[in-house]
Amino acid sequence: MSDSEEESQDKQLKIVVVGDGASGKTSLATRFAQEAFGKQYKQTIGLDFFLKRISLPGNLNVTLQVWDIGGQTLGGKMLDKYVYGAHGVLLVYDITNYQSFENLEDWFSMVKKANEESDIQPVISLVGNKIDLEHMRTVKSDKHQRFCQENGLISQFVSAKTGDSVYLCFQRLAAEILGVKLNKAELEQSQRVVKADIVNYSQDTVARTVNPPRSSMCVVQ
Ligand SMILES: Nc1nc2c(ncn2[C@@H]2O[C@H](COP(=O)(O)OP(=O)(O)OP(=O)(O)O)[C@@H](O)[C@H]2O)c(=O)[nH]1
Repeated sequence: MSDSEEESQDKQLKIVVVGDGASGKTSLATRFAQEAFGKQYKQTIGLDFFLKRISLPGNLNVTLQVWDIGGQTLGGKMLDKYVYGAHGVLLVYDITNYQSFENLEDWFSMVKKANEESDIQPVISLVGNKIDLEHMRTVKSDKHQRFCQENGLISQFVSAKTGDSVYLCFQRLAAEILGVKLNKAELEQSQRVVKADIVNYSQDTVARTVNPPRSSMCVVQ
């Protein structure tokens, strides 16, 4: 088979990422497409695009066209057009910001309305981001689960910062859109190990001597 024939078999899926400003949409898309993370917040004006090719079971290669939509666009004129015709939608909120979860109702309604006239109805996933900040969580996990059950959404928790479950999040969405089943091994393989930040012990010596940690755990990849 020639290269062009092989390429032409690649499916392209339009994946739209929406949710409140600063919930971590750009970070999620950048972590997925470029394996990078920036701590600095830079507001997305309008939208950004990312392309990434992934593999699904059965030697199926899919190119995901990720549309990262600025959180400030809710209520804007162009939003319907950005979301129209999406195969998949990630509804992102920040687990440490309750308002970002509450506002998902509006984002969800907008997604449904924008696709009323479309031939394809998107598969939608609820994504609780920033799970590296579990100690600051303000949105209980059962609230998240209830929202998923009531609206037939895929449920995912991720950290764009550590990369935890980010690949899986996109892979599960693509698999669901294409009706491909991921087996347990594939699911586990995609669930990336959380990388811990490096602690600068030289500056931390006094605190550690006064109050030494009772236990510690480190994962090496
Ligand atoms: N701790 C932590 N911080 C995160 C995570 N994801 C994003 N952030 C931070 O949250 C801030 C906002 O992230 P963005 O990705 O710019 O948020 P956004 O949803 O794209 O924002 P808009 O462009 O306004 O729509 C940045 O300072 C990120 O570094 C995460 O998983 N954990």
